[in-house]
Amino acid sequence: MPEIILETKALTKRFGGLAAVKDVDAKVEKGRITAIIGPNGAGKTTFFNLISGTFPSTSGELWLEGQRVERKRPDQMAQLGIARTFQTTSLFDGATVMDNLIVGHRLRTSSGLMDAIFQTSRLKADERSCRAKAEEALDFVGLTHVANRLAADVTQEERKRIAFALALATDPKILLLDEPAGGVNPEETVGLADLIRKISATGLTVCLIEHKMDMVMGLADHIIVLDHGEKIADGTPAEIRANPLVIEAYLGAGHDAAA
Ligand SMILES: Nc1ncnc2c1ncn2[C@@H]1O[C@H](COP(=O)(O)OP(=O)(O)OP(=O)(O)O)[C@@H](O)[C@H]1O
Repeated sequence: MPEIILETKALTKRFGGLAAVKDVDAKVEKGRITAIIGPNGAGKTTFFNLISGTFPSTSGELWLEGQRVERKRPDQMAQLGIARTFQTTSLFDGATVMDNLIVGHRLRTSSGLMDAIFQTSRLKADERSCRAKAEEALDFVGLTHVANRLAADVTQEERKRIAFALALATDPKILLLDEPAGGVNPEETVGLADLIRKISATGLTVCLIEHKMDMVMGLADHIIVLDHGEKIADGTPAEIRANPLVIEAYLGAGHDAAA
């Protein structure tokens, strides 16, 4: 049996009268790729927000490596090894890709925002090792050739790779990717899937939200399906593809995700 790194038990988040996530029991296996799928508004991003501590849950339990963590703040969850990317990546467009990584790395690790902005002596002293880390991260995500380009001038696919590099800079245990292939073309989607496989091959646990079903089915070891905040299925890609509830709610004809 694979080791479970993260588990939710009846995890629930209400916004007023709406249960965006409702009684979700889910398990994430260590070192594997888990995909969260479901129609628009199913609660996928809210589920990520609960796991990363962005929102406190209304009720239920969240366990990370055997520890109850549902009351932790985002910075505490980051310390415990949860890193995430967002649907859109905010970068300093007037700075180079390399500088974005150096500053982003500082923001996500020991020095605070003020250090990063005002270039304190602590930051300057660390800058060389930061630069080395940034170079290493850029090389890993295949972006060495754009290191000196302004962030404003990179493609959407390169922005996605930069987001991965920023998240990896914290040496996380679990990487949460929110629509890692959103807004990129089919060829670039294949390239990003390869990068996610490469990240997974280092032993990192990856969770992703994605609407592109070809990518999800080819990439995920395990899929969790949400609909109206509830988990309606989980299993291997083959099991999910054949599940009547999932076909009805999401994969069937007439739904965008069928493509
Ligand atoms: N901060 C919030 N305040 C109030 N309602 C919210 C908030 N965040 C999400 N919701 C609601 O919770 C439900 C689930 O939204 P969520 O963004 O988690 O879905 P999703 O599955 O990620 O959708 P999509 O695929 O469109 O990104 C929606 O009805 C949404 O309007």
